[in-house]
Amino acid sequence: MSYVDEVLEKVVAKNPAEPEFHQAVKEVLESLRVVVEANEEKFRKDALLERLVEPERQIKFRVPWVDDKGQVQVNTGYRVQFNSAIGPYKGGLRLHPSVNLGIIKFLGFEQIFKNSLTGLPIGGGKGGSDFDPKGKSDREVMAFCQSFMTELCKYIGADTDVPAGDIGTGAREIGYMFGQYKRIRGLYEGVLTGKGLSYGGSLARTEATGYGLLYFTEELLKINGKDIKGMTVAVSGAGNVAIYAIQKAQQLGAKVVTASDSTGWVYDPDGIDVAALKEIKEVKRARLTEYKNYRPNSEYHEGRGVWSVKVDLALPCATQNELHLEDAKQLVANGCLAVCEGANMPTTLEATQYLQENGVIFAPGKAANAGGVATSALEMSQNSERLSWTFDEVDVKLKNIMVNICHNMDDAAKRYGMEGNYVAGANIAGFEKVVDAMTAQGIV
Ligand SMILES: NC(=O)C1=CN([C@@H]2O[C@H](COP(=O)(O)OP(=O)(O)OC[C@H]3O[C@@H](n4cnc5c(N)ncnc54)[C@H](OP(=O)(O)O)[C@@H]3O)[C@@H](O)[C@H]2O)C=CC1
Ligand SMILES: O=C(O)CCC(=O)C(=O)O
Repeated sequence: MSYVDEVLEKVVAKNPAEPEFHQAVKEVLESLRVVVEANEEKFRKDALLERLVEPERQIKFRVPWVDDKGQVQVNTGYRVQFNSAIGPYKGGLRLHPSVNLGIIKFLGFEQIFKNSLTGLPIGGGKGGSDFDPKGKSDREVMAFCQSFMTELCKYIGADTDVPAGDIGTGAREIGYMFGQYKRIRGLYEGVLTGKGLSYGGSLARTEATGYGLLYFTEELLKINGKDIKGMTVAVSGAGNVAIYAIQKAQQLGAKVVTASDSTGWVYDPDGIDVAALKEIKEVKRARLTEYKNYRPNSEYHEGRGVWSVKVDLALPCATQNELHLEDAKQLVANGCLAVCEGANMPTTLEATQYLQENGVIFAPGKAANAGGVATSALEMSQNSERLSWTFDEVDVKLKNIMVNICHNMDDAAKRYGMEGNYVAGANIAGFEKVVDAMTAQGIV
């Protein structure tokens, strides 16, 4: 049996009931086959792949807090510190009722390669909790965040592990967590990113993942002889990534006609109104059903459906496994040219394969959405030098990073005879730096 197949089998046997983690590992190891085969004897002797798929540390803890009725609630907190070969652990905190260890591990694993692709010195980690901020008062969210950080603060620090936002964790939650960290540890340091501008945040971090996705997509289309200007685009999600992806796509001359949330989706033939979306989601924290009040010409539909719309470009920006095989078939039938992932692993393995086999340009999230974590690393740099850069300074750096990721991914695929296979290109380019650092640092 090949070394890759052997490790894939071990991962499933050793981590039962973690399908998302299996999926993420399978996608990466399958595309590393060619690299691993060229070094099989050494990698096997060093147990390189076994070490790569085993987190350096996983922390699971109780998070008790008191709700507005005086009732004690108990959630589970996680931080998976996956790989620190190239820098301190870095990755967001997800607050969503679906969170479990397997989901945090898949996200932490993806983060290793994504962070490597940025070219910046950050290792891979991820955390979160099964707490649901939806429908909670600000006081309840604060109570949860303070309790969560009371435990988490023992394991993180500006030079060891620097969490940030993800689904359900935005500026409000980061603020409460930062306050509690400072209070307990007595340190005013860049221990979290995505902070408010008044206490060490970076300009352009809020916009970074969505803007970065579009800088990357524009470049990838250019490499393939296409222009984003004039394209019709479907976006899923209506959160941080989706909102700023829509905004930048429109600035680049495309028309985005959809957005979605966990209960339904909107189709706006005149192009999504970003100001309305921000008001509904960022200010009111309301459902997309409200969108029609701002745009009477639009349609609201319950359930899923954004991938049924005829578009040139699809940008999944909500959550994992939200674009299935049937969706991929529909996109292909409608003549879609490219799918670039704003979310983490939003496309199932079967859907990815179908898109690639049918000539759709497909870019994986670990490359396409790396602008968020890259800008977080820029926030860490600003915190270290106790300076704040202007919006344009950060934005220019972000754009350069995304353009570089795009070319490094493209070049890596070509080097291994897989031109146009950007899943392989991103995985190989991300892996090369990590494996080099792991090898140099000995058996740890
Ligand atoms: N924020 C960042 O910097 C980065 C985020 N990502 C990834 O991008 C994706 C979106 O994150 P972000 O925008 O920050 O998160 P937000 O919480 O801001 O928004 C998430 C959006 O997706 C919808 N959503 C969440 N879960 C589900 C679900 N199970 N089914 C359907 N819709 C769902 C939410 O709907 P509702 O409004 O109803 O809650 C919301 O519209 C995630 O995969 C995240 O890991 C990747 C890189 C960086
Ligand atoms: O900004 C960060 O540190 C993390 C962003 C994130 O969670 C991600 O890239 O998925």
